[in-house]
Amino acid sequence: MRDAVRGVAARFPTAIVSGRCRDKVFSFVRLAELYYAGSHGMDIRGPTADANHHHGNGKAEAEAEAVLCQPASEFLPVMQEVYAALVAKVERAIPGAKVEDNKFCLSVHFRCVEEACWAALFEQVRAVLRDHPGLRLTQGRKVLEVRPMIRWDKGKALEFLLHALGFAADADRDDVFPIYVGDDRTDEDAFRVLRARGHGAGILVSRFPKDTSASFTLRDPAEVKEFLRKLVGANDDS
Ligand SMILES: O=P(O)(O)OC[C@H]1O[C@H](O[C@H]2O[C@H](CO)[C@@H](O)[C@H](O)[C@H]2O)[C@H](O)[C@@H](O)[C@@H]1O
Repeated sequence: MRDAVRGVAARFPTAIVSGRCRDKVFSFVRLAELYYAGSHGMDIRGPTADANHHHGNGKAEAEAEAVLCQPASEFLPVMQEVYAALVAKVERAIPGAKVEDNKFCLSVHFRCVEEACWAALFEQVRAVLRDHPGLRLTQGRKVLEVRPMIRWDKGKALEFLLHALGFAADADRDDVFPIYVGDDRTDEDAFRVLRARGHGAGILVSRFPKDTSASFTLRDPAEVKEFLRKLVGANDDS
């Protein structure tokens, strides 16, 4: 998959948009030429040259220069405080619970928690959040997510990236065709952006029929890889 993504990025501006924190996503993908939007799009970074060879600047400066958008930066101290509280009151108290620090959002995983304890876990998380009215709770697949209460999601991140790249909807050009591939409920915000734009394609990755705003589906990562390879091949032939 990494080679397929690298091939696409060599021809088209390419971004990875994820709920996980940006550094973690980068450690999985390790392609400096990509855009990365971590924390559900609340932490966007552009491509970087090899930070170790950055002219005159250190790695930290190169990294800071590459950051394009952090709309929830003021929430960082509160997210760290809530992370510590969730580890103490949920992860350490409920067997199987796992709290993941995704920088501008937090994930409370309950996949490995006995179903009989789910209600107690939800209540503990809600109790922690009662002291923090600036945060909201959403639910994913066997995971609760704590997020800043700002109007920002993967769809906003997609709009930001399109604008930053000069591909905004009002730009008078017909040589741009945004494609967004995703398998998570939170990817629906980005699919909706492409639908509203009336141009581009949202692609849901799922083996099963689902209610979605995507225009197409692929069944699994193997089909995504094949699609990315064909995308590059089609471009080579033109
Ligand atoms: O935005 P994505 O890149 O699709 O990330 C969504 C969430 O991915 C991770 O959770 C998922 O994988 C877990 C196993 O590693 C699984 O237990 C969970 O049900 C999945 O949703 C990640 O841990 C979350 O922080 C992301 O929000």
